[in-house]
Amino acid sequence: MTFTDQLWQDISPIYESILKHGFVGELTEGALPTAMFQYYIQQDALYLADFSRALSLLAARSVNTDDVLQFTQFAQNAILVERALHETYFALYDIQPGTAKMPACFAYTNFLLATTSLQSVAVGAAAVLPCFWIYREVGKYIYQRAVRENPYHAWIDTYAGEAFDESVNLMLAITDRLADAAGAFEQGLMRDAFRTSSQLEWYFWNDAYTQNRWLV
Ligand SMILES: Cc1ncc(CO)c(N)n1
Ligand SMILES: Cc1ncsc1CCO
Repeated sequence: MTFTDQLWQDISPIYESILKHGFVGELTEGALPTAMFQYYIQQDALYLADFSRALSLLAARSVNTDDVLQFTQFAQNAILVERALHETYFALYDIQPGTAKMPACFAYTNFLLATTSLQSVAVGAAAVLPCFWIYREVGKYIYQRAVRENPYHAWIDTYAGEAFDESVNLMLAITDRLADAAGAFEQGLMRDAFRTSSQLEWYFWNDAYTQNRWLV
C-alpha cells in the first residue's frame, strides 16, 4: 500500500459524507439552487487565489527543481481554472467581486497558507493534496451520474476531465516521494494535514449549502 493509499483510507468517512452531502447531490441533478452555487463560486474565487499562493510557496521551498516547476505549473493552473470557470459563472449569475471570505473559506485558506509557510514541504504537500484528489473523485462521481442539460456542466467537466486527472496523478506521485523521504513523525503530520484539509472541503460545500455567514 502506498502512503497516499493510506491517506485515502484515513479520510474514507469524510469522503463518504461529502458524497452524501446535499450540495453534491443537488449539483448532480442540476437542481442546486442558484443562490447556493453563486455563494460557492464567489467563495471559490477567493479560495483559488490563496490556493495558488500556497502552491507557489511550495514551489519556492522545494529542493528538487522538478518539484519547483511542477508546483509553479499547478499555481498557474489554479489561477487559469479560476478565470475560465469563474468568468462563465460570474457573468451568468451576476456575481459581485470583492466579497469577504466566509467562515469555511477563511479557515481553509488560512490553514493552507500557514501549513505551506511554516511546516515542511512534505506536510504542505499533504495539505494541498485533498484539493486535487477529492475534487477529481467528486468530479468523476458527479459526471457519471449527472443529468443532461446540467447548468453546472462547465464545473463538472473541469474536474472530471483528463487534464485535471493528469495533474492529480502528478501531485500523488510527488506526495508519495516526499513521504518516502520523511520519517515516521513527519508522516504523522502529513496524515493530520491531509485529514484537516479533507474536513475543510466538506465545510466549504456545507457553508455554500447553508449560506453560512458570520454571526457577528
Ligand atoms: C474548495 C476547493 N477545493 C478544491 C478545489 C479544486 O481546485 C476548488 N476549486 N475549491
Ligand atoms: C488542484 C487544482 N485545482 C484547480 S487547478 C489545480 C491545479 C491543477 O493543475
